[in-house]
Amino acid sequence: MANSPHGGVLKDLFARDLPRHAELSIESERLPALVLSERHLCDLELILNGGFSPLQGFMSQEDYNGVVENNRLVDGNLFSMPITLDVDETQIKELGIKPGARITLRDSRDDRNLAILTVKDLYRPDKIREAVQVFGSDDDTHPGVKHLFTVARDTYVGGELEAINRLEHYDFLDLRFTPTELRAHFNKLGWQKVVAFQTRNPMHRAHRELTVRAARSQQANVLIHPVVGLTKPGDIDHFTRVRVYKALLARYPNSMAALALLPLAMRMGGPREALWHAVIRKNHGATHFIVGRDHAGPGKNKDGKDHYGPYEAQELVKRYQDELGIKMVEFQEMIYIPDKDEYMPADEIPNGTRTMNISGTELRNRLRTGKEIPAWFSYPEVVEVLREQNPLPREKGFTVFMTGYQNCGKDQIARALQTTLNQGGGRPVSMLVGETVRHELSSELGFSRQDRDLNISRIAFVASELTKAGAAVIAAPIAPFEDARRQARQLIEKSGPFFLIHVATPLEYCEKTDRRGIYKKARAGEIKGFTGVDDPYEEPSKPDLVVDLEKQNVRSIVHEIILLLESNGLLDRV
Ligand SMILES: Nc1ncnc2c1ncn2[C@@H]1O[C@H](COP(=O)(O)OS(=O)(=O)O)[C@@H](OP(=O)(O)O)[C@H]1O
Repeated sequence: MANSPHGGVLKDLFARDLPRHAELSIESERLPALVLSERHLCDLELILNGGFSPLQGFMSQEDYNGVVENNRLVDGNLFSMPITLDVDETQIKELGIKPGARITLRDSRDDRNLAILTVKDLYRPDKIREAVQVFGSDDDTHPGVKHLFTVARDTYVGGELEAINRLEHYDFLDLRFTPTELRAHFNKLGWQKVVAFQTRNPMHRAHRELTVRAARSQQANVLIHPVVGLTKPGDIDHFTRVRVYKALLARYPNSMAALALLPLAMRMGGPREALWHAVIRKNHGATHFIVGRDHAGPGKNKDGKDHYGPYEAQELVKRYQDELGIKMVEFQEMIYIPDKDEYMPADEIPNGTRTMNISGTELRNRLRTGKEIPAWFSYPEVVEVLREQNPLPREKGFTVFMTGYQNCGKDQIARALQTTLNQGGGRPVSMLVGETVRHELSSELGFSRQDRDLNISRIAFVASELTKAGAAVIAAPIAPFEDARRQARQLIEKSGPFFLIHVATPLEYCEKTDRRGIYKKARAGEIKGFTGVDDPYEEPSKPDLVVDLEKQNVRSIVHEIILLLESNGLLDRV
């Protein structure tokens, strides 16, 4: 049997309002609509499906005050995180948000109407009080505090919701369980006791050992319940993590564990967040909840110290344990004991025992460099997923961006480099040379400063997308302006390595060897604003390589570029 929901009744608003779906849908079309951001959408989904039971809407001022001050709703139920809908003055005015008004809540991603809010009240929160009470300080190095101070608008709207449509998801649908669905799933499996494990990180052997120990200690099954809504900025994306969890699931004894995804927007609120997480898992039918070291910790504060003590979350949950209705299973950090080839909680390890660990930073380094990740730390299939997500330099795309006068040789170098890279294989090679780009991408543009800048920014956009997709990109426009080249570098470097090659063949040489007579036309005034004739060329201040076709031949220049790419690990062979 699944655990009783928080407050006694699961507030599955979708089920409740289904009989009125047609009527609510029609009404939602004619009401003013508030378009919701990603954070609000996460909250909305869990209000509507009962994950936040006993909430049936966004918190009114009374509930908000109770939660902020005492972790309690007006009806006396425990609740530790304010669930609020923040709006600004323009929205209030334009949508007519006032007590009694009905407002449609709309999905920003696809314009679908999701729910109708009946406004109960509008109130201005004291954000400093909220930060201090909920997150423990007003230090905005804390992501929850930062969101409150810089993103959340100044007025909160409280009110109950009626559900219309589920949020559309397109990923891992088979693993997205609402509380109602998960409860039915547990019942189907015949699970009596379920210990839920919250995570926002990839799981390795230590996590598997911890959850199996928890299951053993409580004679329970395990629910791996990772957050796939919003987690800490900089976390590994949920696509990769879910592939990791799926790989790990097969490492549990048969039918011991299940995996379900939670569309929660975390606040990284440590102790308060742990209490909230426990309530959410109770609503999803779990009977037990694991709270480990530094649960939902936001990292370091402005003084370089952790925002919360490592076991503060456990202490807060313990304080409310009797009335919480879901049992906390406490764990200390799991440490590897090489001499026994097993993991043990830190507090159970006898003094003097030899231990081993790989920190998060060390793991990231090993993924970056391809260094071995030992089997005692993780499973090969998990490592494989992470390696796919962290390609080695030789598997990544890059851009070689050449700049120089017309006829400086950059097109010839580009073609020779293309051939050389094609011969080596390993990745597709894409060419963005001046003439083709001007024809295919920028045919309406001329040669004013503005048009040239736009041309370079288009090249940068395409190069960045191709680099992201793993191609070797060779771009070779004149690109006479430093600023445009700097912006191109900035954009492309988000996708992969970028090399600026200054093809510094002197203008006189470019002109002298111009068989097509283009410079002659420019000198004669037939082409206006020609680079080097009557338009400037700004020399790159920080090129990665300078070459010159007057002094070198194409072959030796290509060789220099190849050496540059090689020294960055981009051409390593397996
Ligand atoms: N006013 C002016 N200034 C410079 N270049 C001119 C101009 N008008 C036309 N062309 C021909 O356009 C080609 C260079 O375009 P780019 O896209 O490389 O220029 S830029 O980077 O946007 O400045 C290059 O073409 P190709 O000679 O076929 O390479 C130039 O000859």
